[in-house]
Amino acid sequence: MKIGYPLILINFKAYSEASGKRGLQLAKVAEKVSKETGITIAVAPQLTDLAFIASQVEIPVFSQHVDDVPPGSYTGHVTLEAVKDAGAVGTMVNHSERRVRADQVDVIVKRARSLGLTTVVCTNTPEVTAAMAALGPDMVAIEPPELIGTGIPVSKAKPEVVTSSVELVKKVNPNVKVLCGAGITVGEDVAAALRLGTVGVLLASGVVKAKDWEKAILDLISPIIKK
Ligand SMILES: O=C[C@H](O)COP(=O)(O)O
Repeated sequence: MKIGYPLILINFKAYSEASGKRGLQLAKVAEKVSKETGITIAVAPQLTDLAFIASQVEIPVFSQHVDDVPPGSYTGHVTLEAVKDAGAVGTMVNHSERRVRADQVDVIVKRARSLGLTTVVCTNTPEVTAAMAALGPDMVAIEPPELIGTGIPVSKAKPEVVTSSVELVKKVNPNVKVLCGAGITVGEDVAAALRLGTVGVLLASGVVKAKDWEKAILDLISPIIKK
């Protein structure tokens, strides 16, 4: 499945609002809006729901995390192969709520590429973003941890973190696309993110915790539809 841009990637995290059947309902809402508007909306369900959700929707589904181990004797680990078998198109890795070491990111990015999986490496500063871009993932997602879950959008509160990341990535590896995340909630936040040079956003609470998921997603993408 080809991933289009701008990309809206909704991370379900470990929120109870998006667990099990509720996770499927949210993924279905994302799929409906995506089909009606032509905007690429991807989801990162909880790992326990990955295969179940990926089998039921036709939008890109990402894993929230993978481990750097190959298939084998690794109890409790999540392999890239298992994520691919589950129907995911790719994986996030190194989220600030699920950090892994840089050498592990390196292994994961290389193995994902050989398996045809798309990688989104999360980062916390422009410098770390540049370092991770050097590893050659498909995307990096810059997220200042202090803004995560606050509703204060990185694209408006810390635009310099986003622009510095975009500039550094251009120098280090211009093939790597940049997303930004943390506090992204409304269309204006997405528009600001795109103006700063990103190709999209990674968000969670603004949608997952919204009372009306469809309304929240439609609001998010409203500036892109109008273009
Ligand atoms: O993966 C998503 C990010 O951590 C942002 O979370 P948030 O949208 O709840 O601030």
